[in-house]
Amino acid sequence: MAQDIGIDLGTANVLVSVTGQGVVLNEPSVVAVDTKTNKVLAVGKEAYEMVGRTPGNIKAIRPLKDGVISDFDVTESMLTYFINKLSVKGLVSKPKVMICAPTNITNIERKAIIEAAQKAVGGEVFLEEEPKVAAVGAGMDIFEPKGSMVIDIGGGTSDIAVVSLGDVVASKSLKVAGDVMNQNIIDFMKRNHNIVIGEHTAEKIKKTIGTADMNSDDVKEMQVRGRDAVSGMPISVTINSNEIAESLHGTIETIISGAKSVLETVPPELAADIIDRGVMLTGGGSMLADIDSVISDALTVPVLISDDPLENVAKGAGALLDHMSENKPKKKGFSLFGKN
Ligand SMILES: Nc1ncnc2c1ncn2[C@@H]1O[C@H](COP(=O)(O)OP(=O)(O)OP(=O)(O)O)[C@@H](O)[C@H]1O
Repeated sequence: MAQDIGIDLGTANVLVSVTGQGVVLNEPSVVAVDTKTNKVLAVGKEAYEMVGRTPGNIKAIRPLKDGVISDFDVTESMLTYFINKLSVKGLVSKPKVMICAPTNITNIERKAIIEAAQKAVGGEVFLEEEPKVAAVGAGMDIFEPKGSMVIDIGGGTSDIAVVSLGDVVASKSLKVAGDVMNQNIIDFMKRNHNIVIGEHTAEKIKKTIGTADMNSDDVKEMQVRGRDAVSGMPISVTINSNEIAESLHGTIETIISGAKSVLETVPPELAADIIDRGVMLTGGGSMLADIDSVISDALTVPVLISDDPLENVAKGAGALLDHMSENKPKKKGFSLFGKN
């Protein structure tokens, strides 16, 4: 049996699933490049450790920053490196590959991703829409004639979609997600505590005491080290979770208004389904504490967080590939776009 491959080409993480094995690779979407020679020095976890710590001639690049492919050559090298790591190239039967990329990539980028995957694996390559695949990975039956709503909060983008009969009925992709939350924290710390912190520290703060709830009674504290913005010397300050909620407020509001605008455009029957079935949150950003209750209060619908939010897209891609391999007659509305 061919081992088909599902790839979540995310702006923060790349995950790869193989049929029958589940998720086999999960690494940050980071590449370290020597700027003098343009040589790739490290990819994934090893390159991530270099972020903010590299000497002048080494640059740790996030080639998919802000939900778009900002550096295509580096994206291609990264994809090739990860696929080669799986050593699937020598398989007798060529695998099918399903890649989920940011929703707002151009046709040229779409084609180039397909070519990069074909070069690395040699099989048939499909591109799919991220929120739809995330919904499948979260266990939703998207082929039913019922509305399912998913909000996939990743690193670079928050993708909001209502899916019915296997197709996206209404959607919106916002360039506001986990990376912007980190930047909100960096800006807040500088503005309110005169302390300069890096991306890694902001990420740690978000995961340790971050919350979407500005009115939480459960106030947590954390000590943060960084550089004094005035003297340039290392300093340490204590911050609390209410402050982080305040810094993230604008970003959470943007995601909520995006979700409201999607809900406003769906036919009333589908909107009624969503009131019954609720909204599914997927992606790493949905692990921010209290984000489910804050979104639920704002949309006045139930909100659920999927199991393993970081793995939904990779698992969903695997499930859709299984669906294709089983050779079942295609259910109405099951369409794959971007097949080369
Ligand atoms: N416990 C947590 N609390 C808040 N945010 C978190 C948590 N764990 C992970 N994240 C955030 O989740 C984001 C990564 O999520 P994910 O891997 O789903 O994104 P991606 O698929 O790479 O990005 P995109 O969907 O934009 O392409 C990062 O911004 C990370 O900081």
